[in-house]
Amino acid sequence: MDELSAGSLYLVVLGTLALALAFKRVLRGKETGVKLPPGPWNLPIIGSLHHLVGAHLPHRALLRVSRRQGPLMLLRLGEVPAVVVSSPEAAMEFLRTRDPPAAGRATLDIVSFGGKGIVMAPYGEHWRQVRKVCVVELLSTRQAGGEEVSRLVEAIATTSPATASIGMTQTLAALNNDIIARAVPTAGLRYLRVLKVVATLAGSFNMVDLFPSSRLVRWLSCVERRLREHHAQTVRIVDSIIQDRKENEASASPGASAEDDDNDDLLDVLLRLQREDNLTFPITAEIIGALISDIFGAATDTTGSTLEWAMAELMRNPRTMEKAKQEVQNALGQGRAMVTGADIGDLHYLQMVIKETLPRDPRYWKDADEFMPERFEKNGDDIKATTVHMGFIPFGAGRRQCPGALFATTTIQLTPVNLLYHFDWTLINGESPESLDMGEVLGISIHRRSDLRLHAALSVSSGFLRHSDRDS
Ligand code: HEM
Repeated sequence: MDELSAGSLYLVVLGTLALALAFKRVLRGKETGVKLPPGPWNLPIIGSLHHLVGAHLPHRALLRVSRRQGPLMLLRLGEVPAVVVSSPEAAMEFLRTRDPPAAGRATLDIVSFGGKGIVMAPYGEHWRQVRKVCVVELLSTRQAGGEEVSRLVEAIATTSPATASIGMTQTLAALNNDIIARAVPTAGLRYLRVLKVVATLAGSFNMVDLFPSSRLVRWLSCVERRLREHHAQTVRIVDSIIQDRKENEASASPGASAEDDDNDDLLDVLLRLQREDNLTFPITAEIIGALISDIFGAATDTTGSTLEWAMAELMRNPRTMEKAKQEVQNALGQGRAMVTGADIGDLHYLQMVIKETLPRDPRYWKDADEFMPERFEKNGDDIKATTVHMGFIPFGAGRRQCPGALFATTTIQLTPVNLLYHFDWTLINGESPESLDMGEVLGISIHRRSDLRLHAALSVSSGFLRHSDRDS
C-alpha cells in the first residue's frame, strides 16, 4: 500500500497545504523580494505540469516530485508560480515565519467573493478584522454538535433493522451540514446544494487557474462560466436569507433580540456587527455572504471526511474497534440516551483513535501504514510537544491556522463516541475488513473513493429503545 495511505488526515493537511500553498499563497518573487526555492526543470508554456503526469490525484503527484526536489520547491503550474511545501517542518517554518501575499486562483477568486471573506483574503487589515470576528465572535465559544449528534443517533436507531444499511458518506456529511447550518438555519438545502457544486468545481484542476491571463482559455472554459452562475445563485440565496432575517427582527417584539443573544447564530452575529459598525470597514452583505460561504466551505468537507475515514479505519481494524467500544461502554455504563462533550475527557483511547486518523508520514511514525492508536500512548504527556515536531499539524500553523479547530475537535470526537456507544457496526455486501476499499478522491480535502456503507444494530448499552419496541 502507498505510504500515505487512505484515512490519514495528514493527507487532508498535506492536500490542503499543497493545494492551498500551491494555488493560494503564490509567491511572486519579484514583488516580494523573497528568495524562491529551487524546482524541477520546466517546459515552455506548461511549466512544470509534465512532472505531475501519471498520478490520478494531484497531491500524490506533488508528493512524488517533492521527494526528488525536497520539502520546499517552486513549480510553474502553467503560467502560475507556486511554492509547494510538503514536510511538516517546512510547513511550520513557512507558515510561522513567512506570510506571502495571496494571489488567488482565478476560479477561487470567483467563489471567494474576490477574497472578501476570510479563507482567500490576503494578509492585511481586512483579513485581521474578519479573522477576529471568526475567532472571538463566531467559533471559539460555540460548542458544536450535541443536538445534531443526538438527532443523528436517533435517526439511525429508528431505521428499520431490515434496511439499516447506512450510507456513511451522506449521513456524516448531512450531520456536518446540520451542525454548521445551525449557525445559519435558514440557509436551507438549496444553499447547501449550490455550495456543494461550487466546492466540486473549485476543488478540481482547472485550465483557467493555470493560464489565468489567457483570454482564449477563459473563453473556452465552461468551469469558469458555471462557477459564475452558481456563485450568483449563492449570492441571491444569502441576500434573501439576510432580507428575511431583517424582516423577522423588525417584526419581533422589542427586547426579544437581547434575551436571545446566547442563541444567536452566525448570521445574527454578523448582522449585529453590521449594525454596531465598530470594525475598520463596514460589514456589507457581500462580506456576510463571503464569510458564510467560507465557513461552510472550510468546515463541512474537512470534518465530514475526517469522520468517515475514522469510521472506515475502525471497520478495517476490528480489534481497535472493539477496544474503543469497550472503553466507551465501560466508562459510560448502560442506558445513556446521549454521550456529551463532558464525557469525552476520560476516553483516552478514543482520543488516540482520532489522533491516529490524522498523522501518517513514514518519516515520523513507525509503521505509518498500520492503524495503531497505541503509538500515542508511548509518547505519554509529551505528546502535545512532540507531535508539533513530528508531523502533526492537522489544523495548520501560524497566522492562518484553522480558527475552527476547537469547533471541529468537538464534532470529530463526539460523533464517533456516540456511534460506538449506541451501535454495533458491521460491513455489508460480503465485504471484509481486508477488502474494504480505502481509495481516495480529491475534493477540498481527500475523500473516500467509494461510499462507506455499514449496517448498524442498536448496542446493548444504548439507551435508545429498539425500533420494534417503540412500535409495540
Ligand atoms: C477536521 C476538520 C478541519 C481541519 C482538518 C481543518 C484544517 C484547516 C487548515 C489546515 C487550515 C489552514 C489552511 C491554510 O493554511 O490555507 C484551515 C483554515 C481554516 N479553517 Fe479549518 N479545518 C477543519 C475544520 C474547520 C471548521 C469546523 C471550521 C469552521 C466552523 C473551519 C474554518 C476554517 C477557516 C475559516 C479557515 C481559514 C483561516 C484563515 O485563512 O485565516 N475549519 N483549516
